[in-house]
Amino acid sequence: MANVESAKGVECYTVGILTVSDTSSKDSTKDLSGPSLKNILESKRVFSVLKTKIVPDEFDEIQETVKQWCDVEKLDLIVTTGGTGFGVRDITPEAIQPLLHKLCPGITQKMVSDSLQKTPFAALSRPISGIREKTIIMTVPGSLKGSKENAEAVIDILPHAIDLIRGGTGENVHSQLRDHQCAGDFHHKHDHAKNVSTRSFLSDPLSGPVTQRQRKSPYQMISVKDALSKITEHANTLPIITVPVNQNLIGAVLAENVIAKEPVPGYRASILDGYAVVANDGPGIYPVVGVSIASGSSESFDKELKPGQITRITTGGPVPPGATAVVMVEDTTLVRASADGFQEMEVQIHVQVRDNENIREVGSDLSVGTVVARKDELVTAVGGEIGVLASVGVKEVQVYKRPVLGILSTGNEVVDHNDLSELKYGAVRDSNRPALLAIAKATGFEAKDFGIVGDDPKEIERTLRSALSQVDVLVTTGGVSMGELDLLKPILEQSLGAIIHFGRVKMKPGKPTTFATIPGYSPDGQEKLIFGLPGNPVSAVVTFYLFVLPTLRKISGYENWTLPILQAELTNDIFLDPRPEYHRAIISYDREKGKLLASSTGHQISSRILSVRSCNSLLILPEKTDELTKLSKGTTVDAMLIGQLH
Ligand SMILES: Nc1nc2c(c(=O)[nH]1)N[C@H]1C(S)=C(S)[C@@H](COP(=O)(O)OP(=O)(O)OC[C@H]3O[C@@H](n4cnc5c(N)ncnc54)[C@H](O)[C@@H]3O)O[C@H]1N2
Ligand code: MOO
Ligand SMILES: [Mg+2]
Repeated sequence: MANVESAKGVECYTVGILTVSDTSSKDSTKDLSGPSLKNILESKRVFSVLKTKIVPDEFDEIQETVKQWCDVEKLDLIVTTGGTGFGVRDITPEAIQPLLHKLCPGITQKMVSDSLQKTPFAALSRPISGIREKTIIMTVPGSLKGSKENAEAVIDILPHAIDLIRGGTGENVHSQLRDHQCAGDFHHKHDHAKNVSTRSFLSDPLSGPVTQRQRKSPYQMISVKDALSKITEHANTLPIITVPVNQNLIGAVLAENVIAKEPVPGYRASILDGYAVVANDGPGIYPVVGVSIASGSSESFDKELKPGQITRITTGGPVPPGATAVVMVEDTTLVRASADGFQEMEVQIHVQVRDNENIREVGSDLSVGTVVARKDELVTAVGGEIGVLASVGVKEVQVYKRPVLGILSTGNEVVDHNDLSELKYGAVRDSNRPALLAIAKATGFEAKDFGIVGDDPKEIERTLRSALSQVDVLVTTGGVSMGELDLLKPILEQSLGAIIHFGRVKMKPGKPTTFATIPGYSPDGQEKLIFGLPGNPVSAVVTFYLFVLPTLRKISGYENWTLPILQAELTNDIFLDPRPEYHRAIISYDREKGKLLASSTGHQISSRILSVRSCNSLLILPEKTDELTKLSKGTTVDAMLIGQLH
């Protein structure tokens, strides 16, 4: 952003003040700490408050604002007020923490220790402070007194800190602060892009000192349940489109009730091959006065049949007016043929038929106006829905758009599985992409293959941007854990402006699974959903079933978008892991026992893709506790069905 000048015509540090409060977000007059902080900061004259905003205690809203102010507005300082306490809704530090690239524990400590000297209740505030790119972010309490004390505790050191972040020595700031004014020669840069970064992790990850990497993941480890509910919040049904009725409908969900436009049958049709008769005539010898063949032409059968006459008819042939039943050919004999031997002239009927016998009346299978398919119903191949729609003259239907999925592998060591050259030392064949493309196909979703990208930030960013412009959901594998070349999360956040909703999940395998969205990325305003799955082959497959597939089903409009969970009895002991485990197993129905049995696929390390082979279920095992360290053979466990039952 452009440099800002103070009232005295001197460049100042730009500030945003974000009030986080459910109450103030509904009534801004309730916000006392926001305006007070503005006064405190601006009284120092080196600060210029350019942005103020009030948001409710909502994770995403806090993050979106802070990211906008850091990444787009490029403010020097953001002070949030509120949401730092122990209340149920207090989540400001949790929302801010994942956005920080560096922590500033000294600033936090100074705020807390100054406040503690005034009241022991300061211990009930949980402030956090840190740096995102070149913006300092600090969170102060929501109370007027607390926010003031915290801000005043650090206000004098902030300009110095900002100066250092910009690569300066801090000398200028020291002298300015001594005089408490913005001197005419005081000049520092605000433009992030123009400044020399002390260590730009993204511009050159290899040269950045590994010594400065984060040694603890900044991402809170959340439960699978919480992860799924965060996904659910963003997995919205895709737009409604109109499509023709054909086999491409398989897997689509209808967005409208479909009404039969035509009756089935559309005419009185014979059920058998034989003779249309007047039932009252009874058995006897009758002249054959016409022929009705299922031909789609109305030539022969529009002539009314009179008592004492019969018409030859085929299955599906239109029953002539006047005829009240059909006698099957097996219950008749030929009495007289034409002279040339080609026509039946007289036939003997041997049986008595009832009125309407062997006739399908108009609309008797399906009448006009019947709802033949329901809104939100899944069109399957096995269910015959497409046949039903076709039979009643429905040519187009409204469905929810089917998602397009993108699949991308990452990693310098990863090579295409079809690469003919001998595998180099340290290289690994890409098994994730072929496996995930196959699962997408088997589960009925279109997937685009975006190949393999190396651990190069620019390349990753370029590939992600290109992929995101073509898909609704993007799945990457690799690069989401703690290694210095695990770049996906910072690239998503810093370069693509994504919001990371979770970056670690308490599960095995799949701990570093990441879910992010980019609001307003596509022209239609639809959020892009991004899953950064772990690189380990088993982790990638398991997390695809657990998180990606349900998401694809949900945004396609499936009513039952979660995968079915059955119960099965263990055929072997299983030792539990400290994380809840999704154990690969084969479940099969035992006719004698009348129940499903589950047998483990063996050693479950997340690199061993063989543990996925022929597996049709994921056993949902609880985490290990002091009391429960293993599940014994014979225990009944929940099993998520991911394949066919054997
Ligand atoms: N210090 C820590 N290290 C690790 C942690 C941790 O919490 N702290 N988590 C571990 C867990 S759990 C997993 S899972 C992995 C996930 O790692 P990444 O997602 O960062 O993936 P990479 O490091 O890129 O690769 C991991 C592993 O998988 C192989 N790989 C990657 N892509 C493919 C592919 N397309 N096909 C086949 N194999 C692939 C790669 O060569 C590595 O061996 O992190 C642990 N580390
Ligand atoms: O989550 Mo990792 O998949 O345990 O190996
Ligand atoms: Mg890694």
